Amino acid sequence: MTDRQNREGRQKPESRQKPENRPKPDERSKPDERRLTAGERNELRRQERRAARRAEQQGADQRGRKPGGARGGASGERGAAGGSGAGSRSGRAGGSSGTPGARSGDDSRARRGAPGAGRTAGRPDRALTGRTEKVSAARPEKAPAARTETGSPGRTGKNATHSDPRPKPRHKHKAASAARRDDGVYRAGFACFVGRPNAGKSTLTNAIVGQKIAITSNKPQTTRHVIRGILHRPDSQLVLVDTPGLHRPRTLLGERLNDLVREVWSEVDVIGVCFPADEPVGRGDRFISAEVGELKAKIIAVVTKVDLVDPATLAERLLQVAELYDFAEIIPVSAVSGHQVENLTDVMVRLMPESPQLYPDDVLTDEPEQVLIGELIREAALEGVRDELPHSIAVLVEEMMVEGNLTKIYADLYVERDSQKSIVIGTRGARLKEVGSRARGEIEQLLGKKVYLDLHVRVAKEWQRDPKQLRKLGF
Ligand SMILES: Nc1nc2c(ncn2[C@@H]2O[C@H](COP(=O)(O)OP(=O)(O)OP(=O)(O)O)[C@@H](O)[C@H]2O)c(=O)[nH]1
Repeated sequence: MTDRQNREGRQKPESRQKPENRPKPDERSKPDERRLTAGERNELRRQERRAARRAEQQGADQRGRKPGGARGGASGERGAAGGSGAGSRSGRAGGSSGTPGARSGDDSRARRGAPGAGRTAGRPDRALTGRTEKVSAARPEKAPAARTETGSPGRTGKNATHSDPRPKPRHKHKAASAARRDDGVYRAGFACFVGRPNAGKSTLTNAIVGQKIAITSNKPQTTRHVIRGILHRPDSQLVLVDTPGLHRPRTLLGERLNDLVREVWSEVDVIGVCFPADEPVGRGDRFISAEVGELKAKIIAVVTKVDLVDPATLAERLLQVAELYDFAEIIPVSAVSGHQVENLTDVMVRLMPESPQLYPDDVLTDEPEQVLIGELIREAALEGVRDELPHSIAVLVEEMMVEGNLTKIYADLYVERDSQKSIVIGTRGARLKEVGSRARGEIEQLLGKKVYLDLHVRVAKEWQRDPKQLRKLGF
């Protein structure tokens, strides 16, 4: 983090700027930059980044690699050409984005195979990095419906990945290297947790996958993206799809998220309905149980957060849940203490169909890295803000550049109103600085590299209701 976070550093050219996006005088902190207009500064930085990218690409070419091989980046021109949905910024962001050609074929085929993938495919292509490209290339080759028809010869398993020339993705699971048991039935499939907002779905998904792939917070409706986390076992593969909580939509964003949730529900093999142990079963729980009861998936109940209640309350909650619906199983768990998480995983695996492996052994998530990073920034920004502000925050990672062991990340944090912008920035930028350092720590953990994070707060008026803005933000 630098003092650039405390001011309106990276600006659109003045002619295209809305008044609220123009830097205030006190936000222009560097004396030497004060002589330049925001548009000039912006252009200067763009040129610097282009030069850095060119130099890097030349270095890669000289070492006989494909352009941008170290991080899979393409030239600015190619990136820009493939930056669909990126609107006016496609050119700029395309410079560091993945190779459009590499994604277009296989990835779209694979995306069709994963629940919720159709919708999230609307994410801007430019958001992909080299690493992401590797990871996303590993999406399942087959649609879930085709799994049972395919015999083992067609597996995308260990043998297949050995000869796979693609570089290995970095998100690795601790069980990934375990040898597969060839004597038993191999099971693989998709599962998701549903339930009211804040029921603990994302925390549980992370606990099962063994790494933080979904962000969590105590604010309802934190989850906005469909994130797939993959658990590898010698005899099975469990793909957990973390979805937003179903809620009464008040905005276009809310409607889109609900559609997305229903789409995932209709495609997964197992659904775990989550009931927080510390709250009585209510109307929302009844509604959700009735909705999922109509689906083809096997339905289990998961009573979450059992560490928060005494045995008597837990017993009462289990009874309430049992009366609600004829669940295949009812399992009390605590994602925080780990109580019964293994047992829950076993149950879900048992309910999976016989199937070839869906993802290569060492892929933990197929989520584009830039989306994960954006989510970590959003999670940090949610900390300590109240009222409606959490819903108004969105994050878009604009650029990522790898320089040796340092990854430079340029991200925009969107709010809906000027007043919200002041809250997010805080007095003399103190809050934004805090958000940046918290997010940076998490991102460094994810990437295993040092991170330079440049955060920039922008106002996108009423973005939750604006189809164009929603598209730009990846919804
Ligand atoms: N004590 C305790 N807290 C938990 C547990 N699981 C989740 N939480 C907390 O409950 C809050 C909500 O958890 P999330 O995992 O974000 O809930 P969610 O259902 O994904 O929420 P939405 O994204 O709003 O749908 C967070 O503050 C978690 O830390 C648990 O097992 N025990």
